[in-house]
Amino acid sequence: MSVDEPVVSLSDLEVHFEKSGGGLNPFADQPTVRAVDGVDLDIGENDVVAIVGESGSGKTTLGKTAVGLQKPTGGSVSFRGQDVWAAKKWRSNPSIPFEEIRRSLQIIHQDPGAALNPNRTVVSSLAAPLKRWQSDLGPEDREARVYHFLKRVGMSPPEDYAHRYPHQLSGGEKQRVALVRALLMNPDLILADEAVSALDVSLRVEMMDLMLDLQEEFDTSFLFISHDLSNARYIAEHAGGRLGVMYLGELVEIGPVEEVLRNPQHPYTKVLTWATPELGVDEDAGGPPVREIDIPDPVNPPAGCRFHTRCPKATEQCRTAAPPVTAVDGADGADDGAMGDGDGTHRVACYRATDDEVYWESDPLDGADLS
Ligand SMILES: Nc1ncnc2c1ncn2[C@@H]1O[C@H](COP(=O)(O)OP(=O)(O)OP(=O)(O)O)[C@@H](O)[C@H]1O
Repeated sequence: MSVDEPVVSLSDLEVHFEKSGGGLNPFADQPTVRAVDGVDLDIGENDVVAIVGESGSGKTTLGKTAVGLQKPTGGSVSFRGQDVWAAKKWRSNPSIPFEEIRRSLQIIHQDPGAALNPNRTVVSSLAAPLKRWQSDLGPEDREARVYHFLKRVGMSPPEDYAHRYPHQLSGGEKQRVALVRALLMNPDLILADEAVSALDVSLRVEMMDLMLDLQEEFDTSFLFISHDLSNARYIAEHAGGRLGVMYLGELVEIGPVEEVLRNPQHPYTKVLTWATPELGVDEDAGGPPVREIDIPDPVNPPAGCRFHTRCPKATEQCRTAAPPVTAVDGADGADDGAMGDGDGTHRVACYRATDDEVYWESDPLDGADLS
């Protein structure tokens, strides 16, 4: 293990699911859902990465795999250089034990209610993991710590909340309790999966501001996942972080948030910015900049570039071969880095960012226009 290792590193990550219920024939091949394919992503110390993409693009699967809750079917996920799943193997003698990795990687869900035991009070729910992970703390110290954190997330006075059951809390309060539960573990990375999507619009910014304050205060990294570009942008912009765009299981563009939004390169990123009115890019637009509205089935994703069936700039080349990862504004586009390297480079997987003659000289697909 080296101190320079990213907190979490995903390398050529693949998560495929066998889809159950393949009809009445037990001998028929089960269809495979390619939820995540070939994703590289490094998350460093104090790093904030926001991932955006349509429903079904694989964001949750990617996030869960990054925090060790989902086993990949290919590629690897490592925590500070230690392969997470190798650490779980019996007698593997890892440099970091699996339990330690799991403690360091915490999650808050869209529905915090589901993650809280309905039969336990707030203080009992929050003290239980502390008892496990910090066995040196006595009951009074545990309670004091829980109260301290409740106060810190604005649940004050904490005595008023500590003995309530989840059904006696509002959605925003439950989400604060979930945040406390994650923070009590002193995590290195928190996965916030659609963590503000279910809240009233008026509460979202308040919750995101709280997460940003706590991220800074506790030196925790955040992987923030949302289908909503305005939320992803808010978090990444305020934390000086990166914005990554997923499409059908692949990371198609990533970079410092202001660069990706000022100069989006992937036609799919442009669709997302078009659909986000406050980015002010839709003045002259009629419909969305796609040839096809429907998203293909992740069981059978398109060959070549997966976006080619909808892309207004696609040519025969896009249908044939997947585009290379290219650094945007690189000296000559040449770049050895992987898509989500922690070096902060703006990268994209699209022929339009290259000078590949085969793309520029091949025929546009029906309805596409290269200009
Ligand atoms: N356990 C599972 N078994 C089978 N298929 C799954 C499983 N989990 C996810 N999938 C499928 O994998 C694909 C990606 O799902 P995922 O939930 O990661 O996407 P998402 O971008 O987070 O979307 P959403 O915001 O709707 O949750 C979807 O087609 C989904 O149906």
